[in-house]
Amino acid sequence: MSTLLVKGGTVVNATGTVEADVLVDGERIVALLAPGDQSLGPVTADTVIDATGKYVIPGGIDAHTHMQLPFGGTFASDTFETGTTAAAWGGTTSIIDFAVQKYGERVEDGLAHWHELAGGNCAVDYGFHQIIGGVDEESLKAMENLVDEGITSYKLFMAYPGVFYSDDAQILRAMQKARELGLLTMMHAENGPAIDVLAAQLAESGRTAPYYHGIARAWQMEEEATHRAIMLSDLTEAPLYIVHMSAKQAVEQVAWARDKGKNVFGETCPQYLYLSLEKQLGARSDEWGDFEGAKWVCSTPLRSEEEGHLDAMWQGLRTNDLQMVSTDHCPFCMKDQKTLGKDDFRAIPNGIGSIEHRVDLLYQGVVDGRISLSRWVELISTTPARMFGLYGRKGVIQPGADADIVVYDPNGHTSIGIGEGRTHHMNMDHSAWEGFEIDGHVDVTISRGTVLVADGEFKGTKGHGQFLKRDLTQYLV
Ligand SMILES: NC(=O)NCCC(=O)O
Ligand SMILES: [Zn+2]
Ligand SMILES: [Zn+2]
Repeated sequence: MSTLLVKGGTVVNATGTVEADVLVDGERIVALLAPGDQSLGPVTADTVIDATGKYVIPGGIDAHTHMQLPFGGTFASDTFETGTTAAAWGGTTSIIDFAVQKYGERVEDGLAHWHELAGGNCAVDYGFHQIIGGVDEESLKAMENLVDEGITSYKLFMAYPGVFYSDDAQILRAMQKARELGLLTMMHAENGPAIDVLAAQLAESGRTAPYYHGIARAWQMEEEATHRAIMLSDLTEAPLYIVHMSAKQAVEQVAWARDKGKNVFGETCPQYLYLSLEKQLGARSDEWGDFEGAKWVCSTPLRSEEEGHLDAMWQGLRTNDLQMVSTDHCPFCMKDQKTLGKDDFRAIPNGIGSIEHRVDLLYQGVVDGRISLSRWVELISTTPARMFGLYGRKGVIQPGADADIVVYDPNGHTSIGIGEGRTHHMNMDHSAWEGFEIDGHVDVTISRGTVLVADGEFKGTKGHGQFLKRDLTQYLV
């Protein structure tokens, strides 16, 4: 087994910072050595990485991605290979993707298919949540096998009627089963049937541009569904995790529930921290003309900055009313994919690609004085590990943990996009983040002791990534 030494950097964990060299033997961290520590004698290693003046942090964990998701008559444009390669470029060393069961399909088949798509194709480690897109006797029974498969969380949708939607009776039954099994219920909380009525009214009155996606999916739809999910979770005593939150009123619901001692958690995404209904979804300024806003059609939608939704997300992260930031990475190209909805926003596939940028975009929050350095690490790595049964193995730089290590340069710079002098590696013909400038840079990404990115080059391989069987968690964090 080969050894590796990350030398001279500042190790940042969620608990604080320390000047230390990190010694890796094979796939694991074996020691943190303070400057001048001679307890192991002179330390040499097969590979030495100089981290002087840089942060040494646990690899990012993106707990919400959708590689190859079937949606709106097409598929998310990143494969497990392209998406996890982009993840590595951006300092993310583990993802948790969503295996899909659609109504009328068997859960086991959906899961087996997801293993086929991901197995041997990932550059970084990967786990799965299970989407239950049709709650019935058979799928409820199939949920009983998930824990043995290393899948300890599943997602339901209060949105997308006729696609993944569950009604309240189905949600109640699934939560009862989840409570029995110890699974975490992840909820897409938007009132789908009411949204569909509003969307139809807008489209029928000629308001078909992407902007109206945001109008139809009003914040009241998110607040109401969030509250309903919380009450069903309270009744069934099933822990609840609300995904991709963007409405300040919905975050208030989560805060209220947590203040009452309920096991409720909230996730937001970089797009809801930085992008808005006014600036992006309503954009009309490039080759796509009135349709440019389609780049930012996602659900929940981008919301009004003027109404304070973006600030509320940052505040939620500071007060821990929101615990998680995942990307909800679900990229679609403009050509042939987003353009399916050229004449009607309802046909635009929903999703934004960000897997490569989460670590950087949150670091910019440190630079801008919105979150602390340790909170950054907690958000990009430690909390996802704790929330999803990976902590100890992942989410921390300490002896015994997997050597998933990122060397981050606070004096570096990252220009995001596809234009001249900018970079991204996701399989997209545009960037939802074009023009974003980050005052920091991912220099080196290491996964289980293997260098994936260094010297501005990708050195990893598809197939390096292993399936993460996850443990049950108590959700009393
Ligand atoms: N969020 C989104 O717009 N697309 C992915 C599917 C989902 O998470 O709802
Ligand atoms: Zn969703
Ligand atoms: Zn999603």
